[in-house]
Amino acid sequence: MTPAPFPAARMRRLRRTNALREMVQENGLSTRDLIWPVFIRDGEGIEEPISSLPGVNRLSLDRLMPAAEKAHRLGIPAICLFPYTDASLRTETCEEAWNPENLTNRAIRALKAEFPELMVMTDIALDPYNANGHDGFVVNGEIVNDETVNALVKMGLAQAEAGADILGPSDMMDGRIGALRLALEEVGHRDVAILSYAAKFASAFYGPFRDAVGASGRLVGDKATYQINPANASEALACVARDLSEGADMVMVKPGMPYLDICRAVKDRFARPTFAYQVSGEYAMLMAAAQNGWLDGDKVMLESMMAFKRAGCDGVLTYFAPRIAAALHGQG
Ligand SMILES: NCc1[nH]cc(CCC(=O)O)c1CC(=O)O
Repeated sequence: MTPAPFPAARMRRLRRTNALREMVQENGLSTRDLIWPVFIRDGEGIEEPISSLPGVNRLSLDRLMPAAEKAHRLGIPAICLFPYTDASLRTETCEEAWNPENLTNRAIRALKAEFPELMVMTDIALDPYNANGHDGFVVNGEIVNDETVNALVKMGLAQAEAGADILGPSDMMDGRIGALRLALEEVGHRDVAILSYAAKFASAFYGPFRDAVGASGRLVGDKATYQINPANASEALACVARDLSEGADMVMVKPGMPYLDICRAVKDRFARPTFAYQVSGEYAMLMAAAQNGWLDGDKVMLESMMAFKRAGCDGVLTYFAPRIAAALHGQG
């Protein structure tokens, strides 16, 4: 549909007042769109800043609880846990990943006991527990697929057992969604949802996250043999199709802002719940510019969220979640 020629059509007529602009606004933003990723660590009374993620702290479990309560009260429906693991718990065999008493599993239980309505999401990958920082086992320099999938299933089952509502496999091994779904059915966890990191690219935007979980400097090589080449869109769509066919309930595109074309394509093609992860490097980029006075932090934060909505996303994992929720409640 082409608009009438000028002056019959004047696009500015509907931009004249705020009320008119709101009447014709195509997309909206709500706290319901947010998933808050949180870094947790052992100890007590700890809120440890992460220098490459200004405003984000690693929280001990006693500090996680009030933070989660506040997020919940602001209307954020879900929180996603990422553990910072001490060097002593990182091994080549990664047993800590499926220890029922590991930090993540203790956090899940504590959160579900206090705030049953707050959805708890987890990350499934071996990198927080791996001595070499990879998401899978490394054997003779190779990241081995099938052995890793077996370990990831154990890890996911332990999280489901602890009460996780949503499992988030972020490892990009082949066959992990099907294996996890089957195992969950077998043990009776029929209603645990899987939000697959389906279109996850081998991105340099994950840098600050690796600082946050203590993986920087540890990673030998890169993740290019399992994460998607940033040049490829068709391959990302094939990964999404595959994960949905194996039993993923929701899918994610990651990173977010540089990959909005993928978000749109995924939503159009599959019409399933589609999430984007505005990753650590995206957050760091906006925060750094805002701290320098080069950008208006609140405005670019909200504009970036609207861009995700416009691209078809049903929700966004973002470190800005509590700040966005506060802004939407007029407390920004
Ligand atoms: N499997 C680990 C994982 N889960 C989420 C992120 C990145 C999140 C971010 O950068 O905010 C990563 C890092 C990676 O793949 O190296």
